[in-house]
Formats: sequence, structure tokens, C-alpha cells
Amino acid sequence: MSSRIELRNVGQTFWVRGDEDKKLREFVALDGLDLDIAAGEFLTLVGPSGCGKSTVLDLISGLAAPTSGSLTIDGAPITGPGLDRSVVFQQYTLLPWRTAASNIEFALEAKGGLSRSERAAVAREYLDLVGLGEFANRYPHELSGGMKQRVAIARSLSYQPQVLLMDEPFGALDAQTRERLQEELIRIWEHTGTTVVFITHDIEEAVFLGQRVAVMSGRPGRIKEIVTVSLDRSAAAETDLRATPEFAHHRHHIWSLLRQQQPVARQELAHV
Ligand SMILES: Nc1ncnc2c1ncn2[C@@H]1O[C@H](COP(=O)(O)OP(=O)(O)OP(=O)(O)O)[C@@H](O)[C@H]1O
Repeated sequence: MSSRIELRNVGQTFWVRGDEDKKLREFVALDGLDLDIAAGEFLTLVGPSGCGKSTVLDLISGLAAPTSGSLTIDGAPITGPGLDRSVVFQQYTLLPWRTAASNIEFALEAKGGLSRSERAAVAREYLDLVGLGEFANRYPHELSGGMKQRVAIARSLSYQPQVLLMDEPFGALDAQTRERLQEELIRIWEHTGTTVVFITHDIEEAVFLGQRVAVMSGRPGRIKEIVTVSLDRSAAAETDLRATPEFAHHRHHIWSLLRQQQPVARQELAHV
């Protein structure tokens, strides 16, 4: 199950207080942002810190409304959060007093429509999918960071959203765990066919995961370029994809695009 998402001429303005005079000013975070994400696509989003990546995700999730422009999912306007979209954040968001399985069952309970035993079966199925079938009865504090994030992904997928929104989900993990989870995420995405929008600061992660990488520019945030990544991911089990010339080519191209841009905070300072 997957959905198509369209952002048209999207603008987002915040009111911020000036550092010196404390007066409220308009701050244009996004302006004229256009983005089409195909049903079932895996799109990664990179850009300088503060360029508006999380703001874009907040708008798609429906947690915020844009100041101007339109966002649609399968042609219908996005007017608020919905069970068709699920978000995974960098910080582990599991309930500490519930086991791994029970965290997933809790999300299913909120959705409704399943009996207790059906919820337990679905929780088990998705824990198996992320390789944690043996850890169903562990509490979050008994799991590693990577395991906690796997449970969060399993929980997000358990109610079968059409879109999975991920805001630097592997940012707090060590390099090895991160690579392992990237490979697992590709496998899960191939299995579920869900549309994925994935924010990262890591160019290699963006190239490894994304069928396309949307590179943002800051002040105001908009899409600078969309890079189509051609990698034979089916060979990932036998080949070190990150060592191939194609990978290096894409990595360098995106690095050059980002290199041309200043961090947004420095640009803001220049305007004070
Ligand atoms: N609620 C808000 N009120 C005021 N300003 C905000 C608000 N949310 C975001 N901003 C500003 O909008 C800009 C974009 O923020 P956002 O978090 O989307 O950037 P980002 O690209 O995700 O940053 P990072 O990569 O550092 O996480 C920043 O300058 C931020 O300070």
C-alpha cells in the first residue's frame, strides 16, 4: 500500500522574536517549494542544517499547515494527521513501561478494529519483520538503541500506513548499526511497498537509500535539485554498493550541491 504526494508552491512562515529588540518578525522557512513523490517511491531529503527539512515532513504528516501553497495525498488535500501516514523520529519514542510487543499493540489499539489476540499476532508479525521476534517481551531499557529504533519502525508499519515519514531515524546510532538498519529498511520497503520520505544529514545514507535524493537549499527552503540514483540494490548482499564507482559519482555530485551552500544559521546571522 502506498500513496502519491504532491507539494505545490508551498510556503511556510514563522513568527520569531528578534534577538536584540525582541520584536516579532516574519521568518520565511519555505517558499515556492514544489515536490512530487511517486506512490511506492523511496525519496531521501538532504540540505543544510535549518533549511526546512523537518518543516516539510511536519507538513506532509499534517502536524502543521502551510502558510501558502497546497499539499495533497493521492490528490486529496492534507488537512491534518492521519493513519495513512506514520512518522519515525530520531529519538526513540517507545513507552518505557510497555514491552516491545505491547508498544506495538498499543498503537494498534489506538487504531481500533482488531481483537486483543489479533493485535498480538500483528505485533509478532512486525517484530519478526524487523528481526526482533525473540525480543517481544523485553522492555525498552533492555534493548539497544538500534533495537529500539527497529521496534519504532515495526510499530509504524504495523498499522499499514501508505506513507512512512522518517526524520533522521538512524542519527543517534553507531556507524555499523546504522548500515545494518539501512539494509534492513530497504528490505522492508521492498516487502511492504510503502512510500518512504527519509530525512538525513548523511550523504552516503541518502544515496544508499534513495531512489531519488531531493537536495534542498536554505533561506528560503526549496528544492534545489533532484538526483536520480541508479544503483543495483539487488546486488547489495554480495557487493559493497558504497564502494562502486556509481555510488561515488552520486555521492560527489550531492556533496558538490551542498558545498555550494552556506549553513542557514550563518546566513541568518548575516541578515541581523
Ligand atoms: N515553530 C517554529 N517557530 C519558529 N521558527 C521555526 C519553527 N520551526 C522551525 N523554525 C525555523 O525554520 C527553519 C527550518 O527548520 P527545520 O527544523 O525545518 O530545519 P531542518 O532543515 O530540519 O534543520 P536540521 O537539519 O538542523 O534539523 C529553521 O530556521 C528553524 O529555526
